[in-house]
Amino acid sequence: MSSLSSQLWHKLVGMLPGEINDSEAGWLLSPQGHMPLMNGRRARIIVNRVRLVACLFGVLTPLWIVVDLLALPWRLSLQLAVLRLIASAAFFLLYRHYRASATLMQAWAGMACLFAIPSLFYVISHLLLLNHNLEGISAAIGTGYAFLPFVLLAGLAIFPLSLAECIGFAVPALSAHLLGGMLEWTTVDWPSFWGSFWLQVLIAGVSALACTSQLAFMIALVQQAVRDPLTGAFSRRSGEEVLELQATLALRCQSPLCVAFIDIDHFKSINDKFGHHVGDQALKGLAERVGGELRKGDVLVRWGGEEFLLLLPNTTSAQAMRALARLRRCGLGMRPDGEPITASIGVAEWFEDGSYDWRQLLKLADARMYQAKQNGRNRLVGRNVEHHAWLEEEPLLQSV
Ligand SMILES: Nc1nc2c(ncn2[C@@H]2O[C@H](COP(=O)(O)OP(=O)(O)OP(=O)(O)O)[C@@H](O)[C@H]2O)c(=O)[nH]1
Repeated sequence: MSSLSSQLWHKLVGMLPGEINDSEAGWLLSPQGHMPLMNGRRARIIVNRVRLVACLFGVLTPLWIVVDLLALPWRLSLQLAVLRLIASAAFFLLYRHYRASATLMQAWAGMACLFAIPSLFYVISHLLLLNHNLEGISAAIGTGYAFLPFVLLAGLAIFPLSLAECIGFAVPALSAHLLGGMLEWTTVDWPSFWGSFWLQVLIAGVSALACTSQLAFMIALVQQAVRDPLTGAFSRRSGEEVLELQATLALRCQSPLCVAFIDIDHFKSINDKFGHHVGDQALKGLAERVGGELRKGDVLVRWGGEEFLLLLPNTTSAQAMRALARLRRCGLGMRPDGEPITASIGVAEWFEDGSYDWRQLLKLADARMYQAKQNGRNRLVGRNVEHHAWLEEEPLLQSV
């Protein structure tokens, strides 16, 4: 990034809610790079809101038929009534079709349908109204139909979306307005048409601000909820969610998934000899060291007091052993008495170990970790290998 654009970026980031840090600010621009856990939670919120709005519109849309029947010519009001009933049925179908367990892709599809129904309604009702020369109260009621794109664009504001997603949803709504103008090309009052178009662009801008602010708060909340406050690693609850997600992905893509169960050796003695606070610092230091060695996509979870879980997606057990050997070279930190911190580690891989669910995979890694403890601690146990002398330069591998 050039220095000018970097300065501009920092100024912009400075205006964001304080809960968002520099590295997370890019997530407000596009959904690329959002962690799967975040996508899952966002999908749930989006689908819930799509269903809420679909239900509301499903009820409200046919109610206006009474007003049309009283104020508009018979034929036109009947045509509009049919259109309203179709739109209402489509809203209810949308409400019934989506479930909170949807993926982000399905949530986007739900939003697209929610926006497509009124956009189509707007264009068709516009065509019907064009064929009538309405006057007085009828003209006023007919003008009301022109406000639909404004309602749509303002409605965007209730969704937690990135800027790119907002643009993706606002452009079709703005296009519906443009299409409306082109349909009455010869008769349209162009200055007021462009005036109202400009107003819609402004509303879309304000909605985008509301969407990204919601997203910013959501990112901050998710980060707080998913992290263990002491070590910054994922909490156990969110770790379980990530595991479930990664297991589904591994199965779908037939890609390997490794887990390493890490238990610090003789951790109690640090607490007992030097106090709980020193123990806390040792845990924090270990999480920082392990975190610093991880690949993008790897996840460190604090599973319990001094137990950590390392999730290595797209990694075979041989690759996991190499990654853990790298960790070995870097060390896990020092105990206050000057001795290195060591750990007993059990490794299991989804396909090689024939797991049928993530709990079983975890159980296996846990059992191997216990085996490492029983065999003398400070070692790494995998399916067919035991790698001990954690701190030796060359690993010693042996069958178990
Ligand atoms: N400082 C600190 N200690 C914790 C925390 N959570 C758990 N512990 C301590 O971790 C220690 C775990 O002790 P043990 O389960 O006996 O394990 P260990 O001493 O590491 O022994 P081995 O695992 O058999 O090598 C206990 O003393 C817990 O109180 C924490 O958040 N901070």
